[in-house]
Amino acid sequence: MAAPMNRESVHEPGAAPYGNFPNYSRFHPPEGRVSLLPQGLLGSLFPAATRPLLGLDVGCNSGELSVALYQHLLGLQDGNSSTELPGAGKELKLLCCDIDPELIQRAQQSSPFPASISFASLDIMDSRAREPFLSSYLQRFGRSSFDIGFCMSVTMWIHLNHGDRGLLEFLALLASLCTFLLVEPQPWKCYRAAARRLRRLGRSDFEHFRSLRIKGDMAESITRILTQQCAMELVCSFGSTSWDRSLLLFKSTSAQPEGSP
Ligand SMILES: C[S@@+](CC[C@H](N)C(=O)[O-])C[C@H]1O[C@@H](n2cnc3c(N)ncnc32)[C@H](O)[C@@H]1O
Repeated sequence: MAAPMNRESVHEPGAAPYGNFPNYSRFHPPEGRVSLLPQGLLGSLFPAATRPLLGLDVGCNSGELSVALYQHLLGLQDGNSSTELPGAGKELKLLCCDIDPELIQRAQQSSPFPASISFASLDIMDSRAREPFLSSYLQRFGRSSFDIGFCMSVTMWIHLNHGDRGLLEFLALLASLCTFLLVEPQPWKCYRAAARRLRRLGRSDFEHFRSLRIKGDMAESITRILTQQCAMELVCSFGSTSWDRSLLLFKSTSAQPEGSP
């Protein structure tokens, strides 16, 4: 599925208008995030649900964090982490998407778990592309929603490129698609740094940067939106990464887990 984007801007060094940095995981290593998540998390969130559980990773970049999450959640240790274990695919399937087709191609080429983790190029904000794509994936499992969604360091890029309305729409979408949702929001200082980076490249500001009214404590704002407008509750905050981002786990207050007996 082709993602509409300006290839020229992406190839300019330093310019990554969607946060589509080619080596993102080198700067923010997956271990800094996954190590905050308790071992056995899936078992405690879904004690009785039918397997496989379905996960959706939005804005997966070149897939390093998706693979690390998969390994961590399934307790795959270093010794067996690079092989596809027959039981693992029955436990969890991950659908990972990103707006940048080149990052997705890299993710596909290097994935150690091709039978369990699918990578696809998709602009999650493009409803015409998104809806048939997500429903056809879910239908393969006879499902209408995901058990768990991951939205890791993505909210700022949606917010900068689609404004307050886009952020609200995005969070409502994730809340409607996922029973649990793990969010790593970027703090406001990252917005300023992203805008500065663009200016240094002599480019005009993000279209929406100056008109954003949702600003300040972004973890608090995102929690407020999800809990007050999107029928979710905050289950847990897993603390902050060394680069000052919190990992927040939400649960839908309306969805009935589909896999439960
Ligand atoms: C900063 S990276 C985070 C990567 C990964 N989630 C992590 O935390 O390591 C943000 C990613 O979101 C993707 N992204 C931004 N807007 C998107 C959209 N509308 N649809 C899908 N992906 C998007 C970017 O291409 C980029 O790879």
